[in-house]
Amino acid sequence: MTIKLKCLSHTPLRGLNDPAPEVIAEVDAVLARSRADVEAFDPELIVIFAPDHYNGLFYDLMPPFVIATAAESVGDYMTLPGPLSVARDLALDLARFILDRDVDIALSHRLQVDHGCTQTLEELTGSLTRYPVIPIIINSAAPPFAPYRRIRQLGEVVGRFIATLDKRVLVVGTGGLSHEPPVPLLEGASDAIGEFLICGRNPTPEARAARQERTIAAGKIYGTALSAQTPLNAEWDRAFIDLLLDGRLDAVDDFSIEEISKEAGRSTHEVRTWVAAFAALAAAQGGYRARRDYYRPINEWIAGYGVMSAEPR
Ligand SMILES: O=C(O)CCc1cccc(O)c1O
Ligand SMILES: [Fe+2]
Repeated sequence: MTIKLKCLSHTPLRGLNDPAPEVIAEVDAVLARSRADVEAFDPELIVIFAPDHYNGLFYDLMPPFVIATAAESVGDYMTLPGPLSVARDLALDLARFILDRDVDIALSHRLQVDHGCTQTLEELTGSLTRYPVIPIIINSAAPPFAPYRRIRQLGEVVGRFIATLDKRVLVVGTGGLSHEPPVPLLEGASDAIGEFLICGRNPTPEARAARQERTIAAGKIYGTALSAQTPLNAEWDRAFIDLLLDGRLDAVDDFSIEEISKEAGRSTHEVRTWVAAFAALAAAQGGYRARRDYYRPINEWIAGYGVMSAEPR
């Protein structure tokens, strides 16, 4: 087995509510380098830990995590629609492996995924079908959440599975860092929003367009006094990146979900995907060497925007 890791923020506002041209150019350059790394590594499998934003998963049956043997992109915002090339049999093997090692995971034989999974896949590989992929969705938007230590444990078990494969495997985490887009909460929601959060699958094109316009409008005022959303927290982001650089993964066991929501925004919990990815890498081969490729808080994109790479030491 050979293993590499990439963790990236995502933002559906890329191309829809852009920052200054210099910032776009920086991000384009770091994404181009990341994609070239992936092309050179030529993975035989990508395991992607991703969140969902009420596109595939709803409160009618909300799993803490789910592994997919087949997945289709809903094509929200500017993302590609259509099927992902999921490694079906390997995903099933992984599901069995995880369950056998005392971590419960839900299984989907037909999962809808959104920009939280597909944007990064496209940025890193150019399409949704370039390499065989196993999507593992970690609930990061719909409380209550499993604690961070549980995410670390999930990642470790996935890493132990990867270690049994005779393949080049790319582990990906996507989301974060600090941010709080206007994603509704069930607690205190109106009947209409509550209904959407419980069973809002396959919205009309009009509903999808309205959601996109709401997000763009939120991006235009994010980080100003006009915004009701928790602002970016670069200090929190830098400390989290340092924790990963130093290999102090057990520190996440002390993470308080409530505190992170308050200090850095509710969607910061998408960093759960980074925790799982780094834990997988650490468990697959012992220690790792990590690199911070990029960080910048970008209000226009509602994103503490970071990119990290890592590989075994
Ligand atoms: O759920 C939605 O439609 C909005 C999602 C969203 C918005 C801004 C930055 C993000 O990272 C993000 O995921
Ligand atoms: Fe997101």
